Formats: sequence, structure tokens, C-alpha cells
Amino acid sequence: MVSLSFLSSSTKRPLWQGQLLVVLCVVVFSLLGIGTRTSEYLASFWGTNAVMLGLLLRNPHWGRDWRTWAYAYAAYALTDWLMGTAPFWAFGMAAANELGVAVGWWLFMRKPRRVRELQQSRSVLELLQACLVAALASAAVGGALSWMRFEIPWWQAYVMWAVSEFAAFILTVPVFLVAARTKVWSWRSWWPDKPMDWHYALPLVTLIASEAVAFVMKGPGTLGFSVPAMIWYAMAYGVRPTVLLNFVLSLWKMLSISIGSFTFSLADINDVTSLRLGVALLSLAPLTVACTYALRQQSLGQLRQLVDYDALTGALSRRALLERGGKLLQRMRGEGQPMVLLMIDLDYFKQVNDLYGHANGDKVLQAFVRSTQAVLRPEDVLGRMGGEEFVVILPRTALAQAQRVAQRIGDQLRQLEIVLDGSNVIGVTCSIGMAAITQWDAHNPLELHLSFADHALYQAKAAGRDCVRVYQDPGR
Ligand SMILES: Nc1nc2c(ncn2[C@@H]2O[C@H](COP(=O)(O)OP(=O)(O)OP(=O)(O)O)[C@@H](O)[C@H]2O)c(=O)[nH]1
Repeated sequence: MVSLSFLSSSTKRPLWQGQLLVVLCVVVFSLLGIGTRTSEYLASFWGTNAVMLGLLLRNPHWGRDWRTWAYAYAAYALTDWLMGTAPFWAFGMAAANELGVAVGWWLFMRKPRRVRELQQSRSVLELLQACLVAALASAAVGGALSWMRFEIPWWQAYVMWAVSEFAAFILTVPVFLVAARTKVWSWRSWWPDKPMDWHYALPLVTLIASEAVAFVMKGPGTLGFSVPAMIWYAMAYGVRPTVLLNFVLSLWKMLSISIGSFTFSLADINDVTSLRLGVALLSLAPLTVACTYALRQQSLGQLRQLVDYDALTGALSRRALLERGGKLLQRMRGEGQPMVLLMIDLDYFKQVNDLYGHANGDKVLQAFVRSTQAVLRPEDVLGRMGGEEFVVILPRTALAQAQRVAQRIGDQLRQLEIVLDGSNVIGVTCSIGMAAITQWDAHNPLELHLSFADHALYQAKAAGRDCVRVYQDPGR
């Protein structure tokens, strides 16, 4: 398997390897760009600068060494020169190319990491700004050189250079920026984390269909045909797949423009420039949607975490416990499986607070949850009802089995030595009330079964605490 670990910011390779890679990329991509040159003008696609910028953004320590820039400059100029360009133009163009990369790198590196990695809502605007300024800087030199060399109006030379640089930057750099958070060699990491089913493919199918219609219909308006599908995939797939799809789609659009309605020549240069700019800018819409949507999902996730889990102990909150318990009850009823509820209350907990303070009381609660969780299976549910009262739900569990679990919870807690602030070590016990839910009474709501467990807990407390009691239905 080909290793692409050079794309991973987490792998710090020796500097010389990085520099060699930058030089190789400059040579290969420059040759590719030179291959697209028409006889009378510059390359119709020049991705070298964007790729070099992307590599340096992923591996910032390469860019901090001046030799990287010197080697890259030599690679730019020599490749062009060896391919037949006069030395003055070759070295001048190399300066223009590297200036754009340097300005882009400097601007991006000043931004906070989360902004750079497209994890903030303002990321796309910052990306736009950095790519624009880098392209304008490169065009300041490159535009002047191509004006002198090709005798076209100076403004046209400048705009052409700036737009082509900007388009390459805005489409390529995000691929490197988001790849910084992932393992690029795993294709799976570029795909959404959600389960795959057929309706998941709909945005992609819509995209292909709209591009097919655009290709057949032709005309300037077809550029926007794919916008609904772009917005859709941005919302459905998230940032990373969006960046990748934007890249592929934009390349396709530029290609389809050149094989469909336009050919690249100086005669329709303004059309080509404006189309190129349009295609590049089009990608910003889904990218913004994807970034904003991802942030929203992240905030919702954090909010859900806050609502669903007790901040002190990490057990489920009362609300989430009742919700999950209700669903489990339904499922067990459907499957005809038994389920058991344990209502657990720490004994004489008030005394712990009174003697050692509230903060130490909190420590005891946390220790109890840790020790109980160690006894439970992954499918069991532990929640905090409030204060020092907890509930454990044991799905697919018969009463005898649940009694052993309850015993183990009690034993484990009894053996625990809890170290408090001030190096006091204490032990605590708990009382447990159990209620078994069998198939035939599963239609009762969870709250009723909980009240049975509570009743049994009351009996455990009355019996002297540190023991387990099972609810006995008086009707049976
Ligand atoms: N440290 C701490 N104490 C809490 C928290 N929530 C409730 N408590 C305290 O838990 C104590 C519960 O006391 P009681 O209901 O009298 O129960 P107990 O002392 O355990 O007595 P029994 O249950 O009868 O064995 C009270 O002192 C509450 O202030 C909490 O989050 N942290």
C-alpha cells in the first residue's frame, strides 16, 4: 500500500524528506501544468502553488526552514527553464509562484488552528481572504511578467493570473486543511461516519443527474444547476466529503466547460476567466453550509451530553434514564424478555457530608458510580435519580441473576476504600431495592416499576441497611 503519511501533520518526518517531497511535487505539478500550455500562452491549469501551500500547511515545520523555500524556488525555475522557457521568464515566474505560496502560508499560519482546519463558522471567510490575498500577491509579479511577455493588456494579464491562482488555491487548499485531522490513506475517513443506506446516496445521485442535464443543455446558466445537490451533500455528508466532492466537481466543471462550450484561447479569455472564478466561488456555498452544519451538530451533541449525563458522576441523568428505561421496557416486552430494576441508595450519606464536607460527599458519589459501573455489562443502564439515589436497569435479566448483580454491587462498594481530602479514608454501604419486570406485567409504565423498586428499597433501609430486598407483589 502506498503510504501517504507525509500528508499527516501528526507524523513528523525528517526535514530533508519533507523538502525532497516539496521539490518533487513542484517538479511533477509544474510539468503537468506546462503540459497544458498552449503555444501562445501560460498553462491553462497550474496546481503547483496550491499543492505546495497545502503541503506546507499540513507540515508547518517544513515551511519554517528557509532552505525549503530555496529548493522549491530552484525546482520551479529549473523545471520551467529545462522545458524551454528563457531563464529570465523562468526565474521570474518562479518568483511569482513562490510569492503566492509564501503569502498564503504566512496568512494561514497566523490563524487559529480550528479556523485553519475548517472547524469554525468563519473558517470559509478566512479561507477566502487568505486565498484571495495570496493570489493577488502572486499576480502582482506574475501578471506583470505575462503582460510584458505576451503583450496582452496589463489588467487582463493581472486578472487572468489572479483568478487562476485563486481558483486553484480555493479548491485545493481545503483538501489539505481537512485532511490534517484524519488519516488520508484510509478512504473511509473521507466518507461520512453515518451508517450507509440507499437514501444516503440521493445527494450524490442528484448531483450526477444535475451535471448530466447541464452537460446536455449547455449555456451559462447550467453552472448553477448543481447548487441544490451541493447544498444537500454539504448537509448530508459533512465537511470532509464536501471538500472532496467540491474539488472533483469543480475539476469536472472546468473540464466540461473546456470540452463543452469553450476552448481555451486568448479570444475568449474573459469568458474563461469569469467561468473559472464562478466555479471556484460556487464551491464556497456548500463548504460554508458544511462547516456551519457540522458546528451545529457538534453543539447539539455537547448539549445532549449535558442534558443526558449527570455532570458530577457521569451516570445518566434522571430524564435520560427514564427515557432510555421506557424504550428498553418496550423492547423487552416485544422480545418477551425479563428486565430488573435496582433502586440503590447510599447509607447514612448525610453523615459523610456533615463530617467531611460536601466536596468529599461528591467524591463518594463518584466512587460509587465507578465501582458500580465496573460490575455492570455494557447493555445495563446506570442513572442518577437525584441526591444519593441511583437506578440500575438490567435488561434480559432474570431475578436470580439480578440478585447476584445487586449483591456484587453491594460487596464491591463495601470493600472500597475511598480516599478523601485531608487523607481520610472511609468506607460506605448501600441499600438496594429490586423489582423484576416479567412479560405479563410489562405493559405497566416504567414509573410504576420504579415505585415498586423504591418500595423494596424502603424495606431494605428498614431492615437495617446494607442489604438487598426484592419487591413482592401483594396480588401474587
Ligand atoms: N455531596 C453531595 N451531597 C448530596 C448531593 N445530593 C444530595 N446530597 C446530600 O445527600 C444527603 C441525603 O441524606 P438523607 O436523604 O438523609 O439520606 P442518608 O443520610 O443517606 O440516610 P439514609 O438514606 O436513610 O441511609 C443530604 O445530606 C443531601 O444534602 C450531592 O450532589 N452531593
